Amino acid sequence: MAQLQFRDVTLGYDRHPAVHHLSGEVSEGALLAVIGPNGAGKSTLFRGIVGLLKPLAGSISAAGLKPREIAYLPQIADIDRTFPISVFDFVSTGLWRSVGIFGGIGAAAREKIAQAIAAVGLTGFEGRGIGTLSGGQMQRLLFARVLLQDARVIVLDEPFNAMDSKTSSDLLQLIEHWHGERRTVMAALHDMDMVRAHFPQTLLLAREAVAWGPTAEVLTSDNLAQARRMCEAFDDAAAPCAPAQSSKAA
Ligand SMILES: Nc1ncnc2c1ncn2[C@@H]1O[C@H](COP(=O)(O)OP(=O)(O)OP(=O)(O)O)[C@@H](O)[C@H]1O
Repeated sequence: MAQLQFRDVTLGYDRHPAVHHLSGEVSEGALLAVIGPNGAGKSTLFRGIVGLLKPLAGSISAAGLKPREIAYLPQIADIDRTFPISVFDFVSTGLWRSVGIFGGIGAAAREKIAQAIAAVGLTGFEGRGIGTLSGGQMQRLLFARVLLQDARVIVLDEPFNAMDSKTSSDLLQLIEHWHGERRTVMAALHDMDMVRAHFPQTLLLAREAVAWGPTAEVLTSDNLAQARRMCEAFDDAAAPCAPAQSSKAA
């Protein structure tokens, strides 16, 4: 069954397409790597999936799930780490979906938060401000929040950025655990060895899909070279979609 469906979707900023004419679907329970050169549109696609960006044209549907029911791990660079919030409180925002922003956190919820913090190896850091964490600790923190969200679809934007090998292998185990639970997991990645070893499906993006399918078939040198060429040739200031496409705007 399709968990996510893209129908000729175009996403962009200030009416300039950044990802365009993407069609396809992600099956329920898939473990999908999204790869492509810098600026290929991976983060843009993820922002579209979680509802932070509204399509300029076409549509994305998530089998009836609301965007807030999809767990999202943004790139660390997108997080304001000067915001004065503790590790515990930050992780607890993963429960907003079930308790609401103004819902109280009871003993059971506190226990769940403590378990999520323990699962990523951050026990003892509960009272620390997020601004004091190292990059790898911050990445673990983001995983704890996703863990707590208990979502059917999990979207991870460069989850292994600036991470030592112990931290990446711990967090990779978490991803494999989610996959074992038949959750749908998508991750934007740059490490091709990791993609080959752990991700059965891959979408190679270069503003549009260059290839999408079993990882070994997607990761060919021809496809990767084509993706590089397409990204270099893409005009960031391109006009909005042609009228035929923009008339389908959601
Ligand atoms: N907030 C924004 N406003 C305007 N343009 C943006 C914004 N975010 C991204 N872009 C542009 O959209 C295009 C796609 O960027 P995106 O961040 O989606 O790529 P990416 O594949 O995630 O790249 P990377 O691997 O470098 O993280 C780029 O040309 C980028 O400059």
